[in-house]
Amino acid sequence: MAKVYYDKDINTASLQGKTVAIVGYGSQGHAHAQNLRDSGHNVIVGLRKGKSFDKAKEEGFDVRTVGEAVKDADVTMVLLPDEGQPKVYEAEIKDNLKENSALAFAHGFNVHFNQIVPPENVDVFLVAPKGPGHLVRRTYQEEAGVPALYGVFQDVTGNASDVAKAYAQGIGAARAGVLETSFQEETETDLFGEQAVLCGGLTSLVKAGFETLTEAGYQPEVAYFECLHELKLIVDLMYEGGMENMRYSISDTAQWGDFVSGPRVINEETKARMGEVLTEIQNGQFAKGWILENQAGRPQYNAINNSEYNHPITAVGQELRDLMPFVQNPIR
Ligand SMILES: NC(=O)C1=CN([C@@H]2O[C@H](COP(=O)(O)OP(=O)(O)OC[C@H]3O[C@@H](n4cnc5c(N)ncnc54)[C@H](OP(=O)(O)O)[C@@H]3O)[C@@H](O)[C@H]2O)C=CC1
Ligand SMILES: CC(=O)[C@](C)(O)C(=O)O
Repeated sequence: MAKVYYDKDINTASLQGKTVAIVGYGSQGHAHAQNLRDSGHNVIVGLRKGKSFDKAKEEGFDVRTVGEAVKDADVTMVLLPDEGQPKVYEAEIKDNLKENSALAFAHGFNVHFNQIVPPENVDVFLVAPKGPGHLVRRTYQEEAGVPALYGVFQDVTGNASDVAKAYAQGIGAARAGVLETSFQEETETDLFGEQAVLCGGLTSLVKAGFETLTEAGYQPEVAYFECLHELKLIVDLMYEGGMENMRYSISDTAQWGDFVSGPRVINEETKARMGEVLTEIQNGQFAKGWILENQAGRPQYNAINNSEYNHPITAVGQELRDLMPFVQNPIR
């Protein structure tokens, strides 16, 4: 089994006394900044004027322009949208990086696909939480954490790996586990997971189930409870103890259905499609399409986003969640 690092394995001194510039204050940025600050590290934030700038100031951070923050940083963590990073890197980050400082990312996309080519006089590393930023913060506050991958692309100081692990510890990841990877492995597996299993796979599965039930005449509320709300409860059991833990808790009827019907829905044909998705990630076809979509102003992205928001499951879900005070408030 690969070496997984925990708090006891990591020397936090590798980051102590260093100034960390968090560039971006969104899902990941706000979590990294607040967790690192709570872990005793010196954090500044680099942003443009606007909503995030105001929010970061309200939350007590020393907020500067991106260039000004990078100039004083020993570690610059780029937590901008992937599609926006190259432009900001060229205009405000590249020429302000201190020699022997570190340039860091939470996803390897732009370095792996050569959209950002780092200078030769800085360390370059990755600390990629394996979970949404808002839960990186929420779990930290709950004395827990989200696991993270770390990787070193360039090590001019000889300390890149130690600084990366100390950074991962600072955001709480070492409470859950920190595992070494490469920019290629993190990029390709993260893109695959979010497309074919997690976000893309799950939303497609939930919508198909919801539509199958409602089109057969069942109540949308029943379909919502069965296909979306209960999904969390089932996955929670898998999160806590694997599939065997979930199967222990469900009925034998459900377990038999799991065994005989599940593979009729998700099967070797599905795996073949997954293989195609992975190949298009590995050969750069997905990355090229995403870069071109953004260069064109996101026409398809916006059209699909609007259509998805108008799916019948959205309205019934909002109505039911409003009546459940215990459901965590939406993150916006
Ligand atoms: N979302 C997630 O949970 C995960 C994300 N990642 C990675 O983390 C990185 C950040 O993603 P994410 O947190 O989702 O990003 P978000 O879209 O949530 O946040 C982006 C932040 O960048 C700021 N920003 C955007 N453009 C500029 C600019 N030109 N100059 C200065 N600031 C700017 C935004 O501020 P403004 O208010 O001004 O728009 C905002 O604060 C990405 O590489 C992503 O792949 C990795 C793991 C999980
Ligand atoms: C939360 C996470 O890790 C994702 C789905 O890969 C992302 O938001 O980029």
